Amino acid sequence: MTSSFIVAIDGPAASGKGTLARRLAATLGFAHLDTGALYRAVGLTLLRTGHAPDDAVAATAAAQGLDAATVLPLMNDPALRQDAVAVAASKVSVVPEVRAALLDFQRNFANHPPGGAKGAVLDGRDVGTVVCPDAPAKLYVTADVEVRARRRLSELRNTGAEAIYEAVLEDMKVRDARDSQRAVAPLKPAVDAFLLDTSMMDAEQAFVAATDFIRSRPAFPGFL
Ligand SMILES: Nc1ncnc2c1ncn2[C@@H]1O[C@H](COP(=O)(O)OP(=O)(O)OP(=O)(O)O)[C@@H](O)[C@H]1O
Ligand SMILES: Nc1ccn([C@@H]2O[C@H](COP(=O)(O)O)[C@@H](O)[C@H]2O)c(=O)n1
Repeated sequence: MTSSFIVAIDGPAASGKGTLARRLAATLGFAHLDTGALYRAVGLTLLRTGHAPDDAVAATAAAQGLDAATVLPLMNDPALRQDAVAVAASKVSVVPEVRAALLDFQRNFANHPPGGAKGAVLDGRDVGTVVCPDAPAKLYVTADVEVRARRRLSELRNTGAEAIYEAVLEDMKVRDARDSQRAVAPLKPAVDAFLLDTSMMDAEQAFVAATDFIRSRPAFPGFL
């Protein structure tokens, strides 16, 4: 059976979309897919096999080689969260063949959520615009780039990594530009997305605003 209970969440790095997506999925009893992890898995595969992240041929082969059996163990690999892997992910994600190779996996997850879940929450950059354009609830989560850089800085420092604010900010600006200026499936809000600017919100306030929006959608009767 195909599920139509899909929540699509997009937005730039460290806007809080993953935090929100995980909590919404837990609250709704839906499955959650962090689509960025798929691009990170491709980037990590290239780094581990000694390929440059902008090697489009190797990136395409790595993306085409990913399936549920290879992706799931990688999803729990702490290396996936490294900044070098985020940069590699953003480089492989400009390759149209890489995006095409990952599309079926994402759509299949959304339409047939695993574990008997009634619906799915997916977060990424193009979920509401390309992966699930018919999703009945779309959110675009954003925040000022300086706010996002401070969030990422504390996240990195909490893991014991040494990080400098100016470098994190610069990396974030470069990644934002690459993600929003690429030719295929650029980062942008879907025309029918609910815009959620979390610059002045904590995670709790963002969750309340998101649940208010989802509750207002006729396609989600009685879920919240
Ligand atoms: N509304 C918020 N206010 C303050 N901090 C937040 C908020 N939402 C999330 N955070 C924190 O900011 C950091 C980044 O959040 P999160 O990982 O959810 O962002 P993201 O958009 O999924 O990033 P990425 O695309 O890079 O994976 C985390 O440390 C998280 O705890
Ligand atoms: N739907 C998506 C999701 C991610 N990307 C690319 O992957 C990079 C890493 O994503 P995170 O969410 O883990 O930060 C991101 O910068 C994008 O380049 C994508 O293209 N589409």
